Amino acid sequence: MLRELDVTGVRNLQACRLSFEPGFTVVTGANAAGKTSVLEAVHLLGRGRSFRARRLDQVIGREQSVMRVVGVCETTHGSHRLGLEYSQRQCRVRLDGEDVRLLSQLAKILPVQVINTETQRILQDGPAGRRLYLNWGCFHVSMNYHADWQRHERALRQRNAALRSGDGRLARVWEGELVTSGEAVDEARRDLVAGLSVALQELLSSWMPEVAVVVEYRRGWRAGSTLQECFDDGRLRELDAGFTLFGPHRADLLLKVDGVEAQFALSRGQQKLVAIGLMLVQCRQLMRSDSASPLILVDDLAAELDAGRREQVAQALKETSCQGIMTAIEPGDLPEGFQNGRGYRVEQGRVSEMIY
Ligand SMILES: Nc1ncnc2c1ncn2[C@@H]1O[C@H](COP(=O)(O)OP(=O)(O)OP(=O)(O)O)[C@@H](O)[C@H]1O
Repeated sequence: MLRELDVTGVRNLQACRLSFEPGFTVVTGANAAGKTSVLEAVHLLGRGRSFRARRLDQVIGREQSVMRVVGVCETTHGSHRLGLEYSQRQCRVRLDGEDVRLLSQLAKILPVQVINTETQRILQDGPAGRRLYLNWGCFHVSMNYHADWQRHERALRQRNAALRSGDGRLARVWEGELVTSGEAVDEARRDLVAGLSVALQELLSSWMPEVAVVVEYRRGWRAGSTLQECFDDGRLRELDAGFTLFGPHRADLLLKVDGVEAQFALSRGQQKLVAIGLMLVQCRQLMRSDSASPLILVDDLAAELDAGRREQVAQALKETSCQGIMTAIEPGDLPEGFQNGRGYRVEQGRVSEMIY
């Protein structure tokens, strides 16, 4: 869990130190006070990037020369100090006093998941976001996943370069590596999806019994054929295209209602529920796997959800037993069960502790 957070130079926030307990901490404040910026600071620490800006130079406070987020996390292996510093267009990541090259080292210690007004884009945008979702879950629950995925990415880059230059013989050299790493990635994803689809259907049927959402995993190559068979049959087409047409980099996770994709079959509120459901069942899966305990950042839960659904989601959030941070404009806007306790109030970038 995240125990402490020091924030300097993030958007409009004044330098502050926050401390967290298990369970949910609430952050309230008027529009533009800086609530989302607090969540963003936590996200920077866990993922090395913002969830609402592409580049860190959009997140560093105007007129600030340094942006720094430092956190203390407790894991089953002890306490860790994580840090991210951005200055003069350079980003430096630290773990327990040492520079680290790979953001995945932070992500292992502080898995962060976001629920906000963009969450339903996982249904509406292309498959890349859904693959990220699969990758996030597999990264945390499956030991070798990250290494297999990286192996696949490397071999894919090399094979694509060979295909682009029209060298079929060189393309073939990379296929063995693509097949072994690709099949390993697929196996981990299949296990993950098998675990989460039943849980998702159960959760969604309690939130919206009027519709039945079905999860369909597509692995990225023809059903009934091996990946090698797809390469053998399709190499000429791939040489034409100049890139690899088969493999886990083409996978997708479809959510359907009566055979129609959820984004076309459901209302916006229903889509939001499906997307939140996806996040929550994955967090539960991580909690059960004992590999990591996710921190859930919930921004503006009220948007597009009626009061009844909001309460159901809030209840499910509590039941995950995950640590989380939830924003609201006023404490009275918070769902039941979130209104009592310690939290923070943000006013024009100034963060102060509050008892609600
Ligand atoms: N790089 C930046 N430097 C300084 N201030 C910034 C920067 N980027 C955005 N801001 C300002 O930071 C403030 C805080 O924005 P934030 O989105 O965190 O507010 P919020 O409390 O979540 O608001 P809302 O309830 O409207 O979503 C806004 O006034 C915004 O204009």
